[in-house]
Amino acid sequence: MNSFFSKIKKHKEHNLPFVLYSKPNSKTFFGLLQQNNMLHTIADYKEKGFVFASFDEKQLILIPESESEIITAEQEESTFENIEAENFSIDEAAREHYKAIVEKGVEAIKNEEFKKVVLSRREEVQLADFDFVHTFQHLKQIYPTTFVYCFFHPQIGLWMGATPEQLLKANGNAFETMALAGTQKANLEAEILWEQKEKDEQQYVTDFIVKRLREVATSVNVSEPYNTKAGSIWHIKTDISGVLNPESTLEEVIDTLHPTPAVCGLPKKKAKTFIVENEGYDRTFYTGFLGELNSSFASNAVSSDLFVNLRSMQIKQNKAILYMGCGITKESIPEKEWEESVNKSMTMKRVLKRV
Ligand SMILES: C=C(O[C@@H]1C=C(C(=O)O)C=C[C@H]1O)C(=O)O
Repeated sequence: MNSFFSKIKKHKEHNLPFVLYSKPNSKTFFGLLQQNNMLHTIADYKEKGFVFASFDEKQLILIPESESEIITAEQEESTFENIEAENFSIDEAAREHYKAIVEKGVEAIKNEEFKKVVLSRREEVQLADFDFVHTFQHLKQIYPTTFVYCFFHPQIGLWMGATPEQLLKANGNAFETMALAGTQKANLEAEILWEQKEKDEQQYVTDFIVKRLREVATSVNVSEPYNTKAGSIWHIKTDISGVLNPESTLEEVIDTLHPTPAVCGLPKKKAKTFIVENEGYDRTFYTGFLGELNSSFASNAVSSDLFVNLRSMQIKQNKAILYMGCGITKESIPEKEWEESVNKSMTMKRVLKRV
């Protein structure tokens, strides 16, 4: 375990690309240590390795299996100091800006320009003695049901996250995905009840994914929606699985799904245009996707296991840039969406020591 992390730390000191990750509900850690500093990219999704893709898919970075040393370790019991995330001061200007774009989104939906849009924001946190290994282990400890990762490339930077959302799992022709939406803070005493707005929003996501998958699949199975917890946040989730047409390629399936209405909106193109014109920053890798491409280091099978890059942050010298977004529909109340984004930011703030 210690030699696993010290090897990765040394690799980072040499400024070489790597990814460190652990799958949901698994105690195994994987490291892919690229043995040179080249920037590899995806051309047709037939490559093998770990993909790190931006929201706009203009940057499709690959850590190739053939150029990497692959190392694993099992999680050991460790305890990390709990960081009080709740007492963060609120940035009033950020709040007003976010509420204004949500308001604008709601107006556009009322004017029937589109049905749903996911609007996000970013927030900077000044860090005290940041250690990526420590932060990775802490994330894994408090969010064991998520996909936890740390990605580094000297030309891309350092990204970390703990995402609850699968984009696609494909093994031969069999695939699995999910529709995730609706957000509420976990409350010990309260029973989880959803408003119609949240149920509708999650149903849009399911309908879109199922409709699109039927174009590339011979069968699609859909579960009933159920409640699922990621850290201290509840979501509504539907499991979707099936069998792809023999002639469908992985590239087609990814293009069909990404970006889902869970991170972009509906209809996709109009929502995306609204995002680009109004969010006021470039999402880069937030709400992109990442994971094993045509290689499963856990089972030796040729399969892909991809996740949506949510509850994530970029680390720069002594600061972290956190990213969080909310699904906006015609019933959205700007103040509530702001609070939801604050709750989502806690996922990362809980593992960050601040100055
Ligand atoms: C966009 C994010 O989350 C997405 C939006 C959700 C929502 O609108 O309720 C819920 C889960 C995710 O699909 C994020 O966490 O940044």
